[in-house]
Amino acid sequence: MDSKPSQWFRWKQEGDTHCQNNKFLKAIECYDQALKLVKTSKDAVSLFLDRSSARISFQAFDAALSDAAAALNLPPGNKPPNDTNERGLSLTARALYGLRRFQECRDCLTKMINLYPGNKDALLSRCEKRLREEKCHYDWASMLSEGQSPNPDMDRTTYIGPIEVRPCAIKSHGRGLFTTKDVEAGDLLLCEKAFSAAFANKESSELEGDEKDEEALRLRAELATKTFVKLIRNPSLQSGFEELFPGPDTEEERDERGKIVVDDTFVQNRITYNAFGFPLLTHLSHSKITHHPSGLDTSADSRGIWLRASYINHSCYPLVRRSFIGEMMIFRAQADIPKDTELKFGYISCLEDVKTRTELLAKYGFRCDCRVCEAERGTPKRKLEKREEITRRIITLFEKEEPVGLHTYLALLEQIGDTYTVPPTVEPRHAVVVPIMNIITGCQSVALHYQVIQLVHLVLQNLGFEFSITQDSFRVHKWGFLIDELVMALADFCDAYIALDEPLLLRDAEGVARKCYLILCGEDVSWEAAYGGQSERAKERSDGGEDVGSGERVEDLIDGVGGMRFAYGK
Ligand SMILES: C[S@@+](CC[C@H](N)C(=O)[O-])C[C@H]1O[C@@H](n2cnc3c(N)ncnc32)[C@H](O)[C@@H]1O
Repeated sequence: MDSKPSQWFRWKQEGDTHCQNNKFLKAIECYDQALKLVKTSKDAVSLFLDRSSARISFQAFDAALSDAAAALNLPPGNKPPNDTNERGLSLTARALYGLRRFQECRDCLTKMINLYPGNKDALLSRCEKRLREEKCHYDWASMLSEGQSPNPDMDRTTYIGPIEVRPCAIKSHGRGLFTTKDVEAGDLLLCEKAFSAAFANKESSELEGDEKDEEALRLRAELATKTFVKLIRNPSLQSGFEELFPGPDTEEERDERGKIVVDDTFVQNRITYNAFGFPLLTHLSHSKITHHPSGLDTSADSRGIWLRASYINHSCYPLVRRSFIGEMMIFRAQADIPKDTELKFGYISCLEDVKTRTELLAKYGFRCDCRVCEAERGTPKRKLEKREEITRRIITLFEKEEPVGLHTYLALLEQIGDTYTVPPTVEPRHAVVVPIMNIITGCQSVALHYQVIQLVHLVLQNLGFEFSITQDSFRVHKWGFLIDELVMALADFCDAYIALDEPLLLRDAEGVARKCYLILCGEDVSWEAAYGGQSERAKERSDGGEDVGSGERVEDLIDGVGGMRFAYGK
């Protein structure tokens, strides 16, 4: 009798060894060979399952699913019948999980656990969590800690809120995202896991000269490679990716059946028009923007592709704010938005001037025609020059050693306001808001609480907010343009109410500040860490410092501006 192992079994053993060494592609090739030689259906079942397992580790979930199905469907040469094969069901569930088909995954696991009650598969609890996330139940705190690791392929899934893709009213805008019901400022509209992402190794502020370009190139190449590999390994995911905007007048190669060929050009076309740069944690970027003296966001620019978020078009007056926790992109409403409204957000920084914005948007192949661009383009040159000149005068005052009267600043701010041709509800008046932020710091440092409150009103008005304030309530009726620095100004607003012992106004002001933070950062579980201590500091300051009320001081002098919050000449 021949005692040598049969040929197919040698291939299987070699495949198993490769699996143990994490060489999954080699393992799959060995199992391919073994399957060509195998004689009995019992051995074929076991080989299909081995190959399915290797394919799951190789992230080729479509093929892993087919292998598990093949094993489960083979005529029973063993007991129990194959379609109840425990390992086959477990691998099917894993492949479905990899394809993010969580409902089917749960059904499969439930079947397996009913058949094999001793099997306490931990995947079921993960699957239940993903199904809850699909219904908008996220554990934000644990997501934040998961998002902190430098390369977070997060075990999370997408929630799609009351939004859908529709053709835009203006044909050249293509498709866009629209609300399917009325939503309120702060509502979660989308929390999407990246289709693929490439993570920056270092913060861009740590890179010098050529290093920045090299890192940008590396990220682009890595994103393209990861996307390509994912598509090749999982053809069932191709259609969702293929539907993304391919760029204007793009012709792509098709095979004899008319299907687009998945090659480098196909992937690059989609990436060019649909990939976004992102920071790992928006709440950290927020804290850098508000506390960094240059006012610049120094966060790293990782890059990724999100299939649903990619349908959103651009506006320089966004209705939606986008934030990130690791690779999860979060869209929250920045205003109360009626049903059937097209949602837009800023592809680029909306704080740049219209010339810079137009240049930056040109690479997406369109010229923005939003109300802010139209208003800025329609502003006469002499008004823009006047705006710049007054801004320079204010900066000179900020740099003066001796104190400056608040009324001097207010008069100059009014003059800047006069250079705008439309109300702030149409075009936010950033040139007015920027200096006020610095003046608020100055007022706060000399305990001018009423003045802080009035300056925050001015900020809100110039950002286009509509609000009412009475003795015991502060209400926002219409949300304006949100900037990170506004949260800080609102925190100062709260401090002023603490100092003036106005608990009702404080409660409302805190509510608005926290909602702004939620919209900008995507979550508010990090609010306490970011701003929680502020109130105690304010209390200490007001207990220890002089308390100057309105009209108690003839000249509201500000000793410098106590450190600038907003950078000029970005
Ligand atoms: C990420 S895609 C957005 C979805 C795209 N509209 C579609 O039909 O798939 C980006 C492309 O949308 C178009 N787009 C986005 N915002 C636009 C705007 N404000 N005006 C005109 N076209 C815009 C441009 O062609 C841009 O390259």
